[in-house]
Amino acid sequence: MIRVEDLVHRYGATQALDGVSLSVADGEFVLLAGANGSGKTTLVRHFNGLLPPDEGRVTVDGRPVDEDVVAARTSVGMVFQDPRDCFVAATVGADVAFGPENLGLAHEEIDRRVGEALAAVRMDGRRDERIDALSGGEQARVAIAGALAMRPAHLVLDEPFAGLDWPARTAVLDRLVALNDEGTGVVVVTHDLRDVLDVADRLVVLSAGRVVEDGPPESVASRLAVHDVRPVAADAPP
Ligand SMILES: Nc1ncnc2c1ncn2[C@@H]1O[C@H](COP(=O)(O)OP(=O)(O)OP(=O)(O)O)[C@@H](O)[C@H]1O
Repeated sequence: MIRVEDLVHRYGATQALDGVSLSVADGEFVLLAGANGSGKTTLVRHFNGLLPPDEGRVTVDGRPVDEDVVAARTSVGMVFQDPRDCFVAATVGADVAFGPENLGLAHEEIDRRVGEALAAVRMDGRRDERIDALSGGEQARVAIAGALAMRPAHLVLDEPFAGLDWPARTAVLDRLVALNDEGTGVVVVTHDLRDVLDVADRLVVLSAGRVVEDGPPESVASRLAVHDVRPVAADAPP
């Protein structure tokens, strides 16, 4: 369980989060939407201690994130907007192995986790390929595998569909749905709500650093225009 209570975050004079309270249960599939600059990225960066709260608190499974960042990062896997920001190695297998290696796991366990994570994103058998030779959709799936190799309870993805063509987007979404069916919680920050509304449990909308909607996707979606949110990004592929 990720629990955010009265969270305030400031960047200098900019108040990016203005008292956000939100809980994400294990196994939930949550969409986080909102206009540009509403605070979505800032909020999810608090889920695993990438940013410290100015006020309020964030706990994962009851433990304050800022007191046990390692536990939070093991429980909450983060995939950033540009998958290239996630990579630390040149080849697929070496990159996905990086997290488990840092946990100090035995070689056989690392190998098993890399195999499972790559299979979960349908990239098995491609460990030795160079990441920079992969398509954007394949890179997105390797970035997800890197997070999965830590066996997180929650997978948080910031704009996972940005820059992907429709088949690649569908492949990534299919993988997220399958992972969620197997029990992994999924939190997706997105400007593009096509298809995902049907698979999510909840749609949370931020506006000016506050939660302004939180409920079943079909009912919240009917009120998106009120918050200046379009269900499809202006630059999304058809
Ligand atoms: N590193 C930073 N330094 C200063 N201000 C920042 C920084 N990051 C974000 N902000 C500001 O904080 C506010 C919230 O930004 P944030 O990126 O969290 O919103 P967002 O909803 O994810 O936006 P977008 O949809 O455009 O990615 C914005 O006003 C933004 O300009």
